[in-house]
Amino acid sequence: METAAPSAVIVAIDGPSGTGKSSTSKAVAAKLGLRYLDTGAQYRAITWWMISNGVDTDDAQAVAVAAGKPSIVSGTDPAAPTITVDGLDAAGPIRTQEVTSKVSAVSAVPEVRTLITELQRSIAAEAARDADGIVVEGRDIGTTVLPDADLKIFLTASAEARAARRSGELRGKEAADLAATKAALIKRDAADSGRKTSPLAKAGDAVEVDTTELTLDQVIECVVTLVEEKRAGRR
Ligand SMILES: Nc1ncnc2c1ncn2[C@@H]1O[C@H](COP(=O)(O)OP(=O)(O)O)[C@@H](O)[C@H]1O
Ligand SMILES: Nc1ccn([C@@H]2O[C@H](COP(=O)(O)OP(=O)(O)O)[C@@H](O)[C@H]2O)c(=O)n1
Repeated sequence: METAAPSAVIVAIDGPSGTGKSSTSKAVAAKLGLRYLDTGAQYRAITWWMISNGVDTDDAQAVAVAAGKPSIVSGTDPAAPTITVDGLDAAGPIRTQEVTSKVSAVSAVPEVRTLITELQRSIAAEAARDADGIVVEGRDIGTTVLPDADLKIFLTASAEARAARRSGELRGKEAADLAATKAALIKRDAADSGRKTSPLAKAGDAVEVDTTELTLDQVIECVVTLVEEKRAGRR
């Protein structure tokens, strides 16, 4: 029988785009010696595969039929997270504007969610068994993927702050102005929150942290403290 390491801790971090999930989760996992899983990268990876293979991402049935074809593998070292699709490094291609604009449609398809959720649960189970635990970040981790997580965090921030953070990242690459970034972000949030299957939502037992006025270091510190309190309570 598979048993978790006695001290293993499972942390779920959810929230909309630009609230700081990836940066916070990676740093917290690195500080505490936990593994790290970016579930958004997995949805981006399957979207990239659909685009590369000529599947119309607005055709939910075509996406459902193809969903099982790509093999998506996530590396969970927080110092160097990786993502491959059919053995190809997908870290760069999954961050293009094209993938970003199509990922909400693909991730709303129930067959896609079933497959990716299974993958996420197996990665979390392995981290609980073979390591000290994992920080998993996404949209539905606390509500659906890992409802029994030891700690659930829901990050929020104003749309203005999130758009400013995102357009800061894009500058010099695919330069988008602040208003366009904000509009695209609000549109994606609405699609992610409004879908039928496993929408973006705060779990009833999640701790909400508004990051609008906090520095990244303050958010990391806050989450590290919450994880340490959780661990101490179980000793
Ligand atoms: N509290 C914060 N204050 C300022 N910038 C932040 C903060 N948290 C994250 N950032 C920056 O905002 C951008 C988006 O953060 P990221 O962690 O990718 O968010 P998410 O995973 O929620 O989309 C990154 O460039 C990151 O460095
Ligand atoms: N657990 C998750 C994670 C991401 N997603 C989808 O994947 C997209 C990309 O997620 P992401 O975390 O990479 O997005 P950003 O926060 O980086 O903008 C989201 O907009 C959702 O459509 C999801 O449906 N469920």
